[in-house]
Amino acid sequence: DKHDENQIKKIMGVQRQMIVNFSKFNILNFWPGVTKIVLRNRWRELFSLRRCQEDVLIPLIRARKKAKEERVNKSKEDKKDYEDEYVLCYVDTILALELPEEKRKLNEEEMVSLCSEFLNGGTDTTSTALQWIMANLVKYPQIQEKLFMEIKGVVQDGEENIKEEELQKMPYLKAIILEGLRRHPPGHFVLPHAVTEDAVLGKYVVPKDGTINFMVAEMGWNPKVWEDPMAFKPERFLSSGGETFDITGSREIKMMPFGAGRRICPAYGLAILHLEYFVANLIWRFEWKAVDGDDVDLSEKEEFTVVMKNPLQAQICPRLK
Ligand code: HEM
Repeated sequence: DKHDENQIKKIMGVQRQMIVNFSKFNILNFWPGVTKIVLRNRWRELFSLRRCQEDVLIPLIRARKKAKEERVNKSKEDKKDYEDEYVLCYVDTILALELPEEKRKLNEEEMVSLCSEFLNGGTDTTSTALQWIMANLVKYPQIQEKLFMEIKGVVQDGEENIKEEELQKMPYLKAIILEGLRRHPPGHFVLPHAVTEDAVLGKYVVPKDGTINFMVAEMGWNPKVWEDPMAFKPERFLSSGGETFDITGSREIKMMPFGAGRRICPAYGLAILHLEYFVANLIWRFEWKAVDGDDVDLSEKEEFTVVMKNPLQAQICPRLK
């Protein structure tokens, strides 16, 4: 559905509040019985924000449900199938979902949680990764120049937008995206996982229902695996045999910015494509330079993802005549 600017701003507003307060609210999870007493105000704040989120998202979910019912009725009346003219969206898929064990549909509150997860999981991660990558291209102009020359070799002069097929002919671009995700993974941990029964891992027993997580950033910075790990060197991903790096970790795990195994990010392919598309077009259209006398500061700050403490500032000059 096409939402108006005002509605989009409202969605952004509530989602942004959830993101910036993520760590503050996450603490409430550790010992809810105790935090409900000692951090009462924080719980109140969380519930109030959650109500705002429901006020914004539930009407949109209901509107989609109504549209579907109207379509079904119309197609019965007209004896015509309108499904082909219809673009399926995420909300349609969760409206149709039925929990197999409980044999019931999702309620509106559960749908709000899923929409919120999907919106944050699909936007904040990619935009954070994009900012880190662009910051490195501003900090290291020789890498930016090498990428521009690669793009110039593939794209016709004067062509405004780089096409998806053209991205596949740019190995250095791919290497830059992978190096960005290794050096600055948006999430320094994956989502919390739990074991369903006692499990032995190395010398340790992980008890049933125990929460476990993985040090994603540390893995990508391991000096036993990566040479000069804190340096930004896309060349490390340019293999001589032309074999692409396996980001899913199905052969070996050298880094896991999208997690690994059954719960790997379902959108890792889309995310990499988005990053390739944005970076290639931003560099093709503009030259990016540091603001006079300013060295790009790569200090980190933890929000929902690990973002630039001092957001990237750059001068951009159009390249296309
Ligand atoms: C650079 C961009 C992205 C990064 C670094 C990233 C990273 C991750 C990570 C680390 C996880 C957790 C994996 C685990 O728990 O083992 C995850 C899960 C998830 N991601 Fe992404 N993600 C990105 C983009 C996206 C996009 C574009 C979408 C949706 C359009 C998305 C949707 C999801 C969803 C729904 C989950 C939860 C899957 C589950 O619980 O099984 N992500 N992502």
